[in-house]
Amino acid sequence: MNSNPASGDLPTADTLARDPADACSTANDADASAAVVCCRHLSKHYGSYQALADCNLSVPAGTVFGLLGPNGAGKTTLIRLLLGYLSRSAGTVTVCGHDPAIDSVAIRSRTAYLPGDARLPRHMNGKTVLKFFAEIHPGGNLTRSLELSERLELDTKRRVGFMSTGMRQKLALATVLSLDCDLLILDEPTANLDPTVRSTVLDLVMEANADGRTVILSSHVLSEIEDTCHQVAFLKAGRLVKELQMADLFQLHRVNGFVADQDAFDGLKHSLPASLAEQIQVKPLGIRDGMGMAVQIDTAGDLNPCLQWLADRSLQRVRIEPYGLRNVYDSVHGIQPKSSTLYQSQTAGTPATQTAGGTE
Ligand SMILES: Nc1ncnc2c1ncn2[C@@H]1O[C@H](COP(=O)(O)OP(=O)(O)OP(=O)(O)O)[C@@H](O)[C@H]1O
Repeated sequence: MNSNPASGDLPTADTLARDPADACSTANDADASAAVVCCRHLSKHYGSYQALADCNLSVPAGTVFGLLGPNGAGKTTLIRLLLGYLSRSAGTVTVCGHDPAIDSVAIRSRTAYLPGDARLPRHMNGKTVLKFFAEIHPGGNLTRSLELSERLELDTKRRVGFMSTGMRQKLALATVLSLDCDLLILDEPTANLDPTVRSTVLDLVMEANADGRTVILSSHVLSEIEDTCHQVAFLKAGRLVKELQMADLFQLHRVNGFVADQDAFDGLKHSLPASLAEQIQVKPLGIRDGMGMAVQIDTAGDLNPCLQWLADRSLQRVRIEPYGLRNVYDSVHGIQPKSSTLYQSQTAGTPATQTAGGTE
């Protein structure tokens, strides 16, 4: 099992997160055969620059699979390798049972791909674009793409050249989401869209998944990944550093509160029963005010026994919230939580001192 590369902050999220190196490791088992995408040691370098290194990834059929990573992490490179738009430098990959280096046409006929920089013919109007793509893709369906345009409130009579950036994105989405396919690959599908349309697009993604399509969704918007995906992979500087099941993420919680002093903190820590030691992590935040010191408690798994333990503790001003994808993302990237924000939301104006090294 891979340890969290960036932080020990998560209680047992590491035990919940699968080691990327395990992906497709048993090519003959049922899970692996159900994978729509399977990469083993997949690598890509551009000249001497390593854009993707030793990527082991399995996307199970029927899932919405999120790809997360900062700019330049390698998400688009990975997607283009899957579709055969780029040739790999090392490793193996299959998509819908085909190797993109051998049969990318078979893959593309079963896949709908929205690139992050979708370019459409500027001289055509919207409807002509929809018709064009409906005719060239084996899963094309003009009626469906016109319906989708309506749901996205797009005027298909307008010429692409006269459309706004968001309108062109809607047109690309209506094209891609209408295709009858096994695998939908969406690279930042909600970029340039207003909040209402974003929400419609996420609904359409979930509808496509409910219709049986596997979806790979690359996005920088953590809430979108959290709301739509079953599983998420974190890419960092060309490496797949973590995978997480959303069902497991939703079992992670963070409790913030205050204890009177260091003795009370020590008492709190020592009162943790062995049965919860794997499930709960207690740490001081290094913040004090006139009434005590701030404590952070991360829990994994069933919250009920944790709450029972907490109920008998002398924790004050308690706040419980879902751990959330933001915290996982920050821990993967070694970003410290903003203690001042935590503190302000807890104490509403009481003066505090924060120390660099922990409790003092
Ligand atoms: N054709 C290319 N030649 C050289 N380097 C490239 C090329 N394409 C991408 N790169 C580099 O590879 C790295 C990964 O790029 P990629 O586009 O895959 O990142 P990304 O995760 O999709 O980023 P973003 O979120 O900004 O879209 C970047 O450092 C990028 O500059």
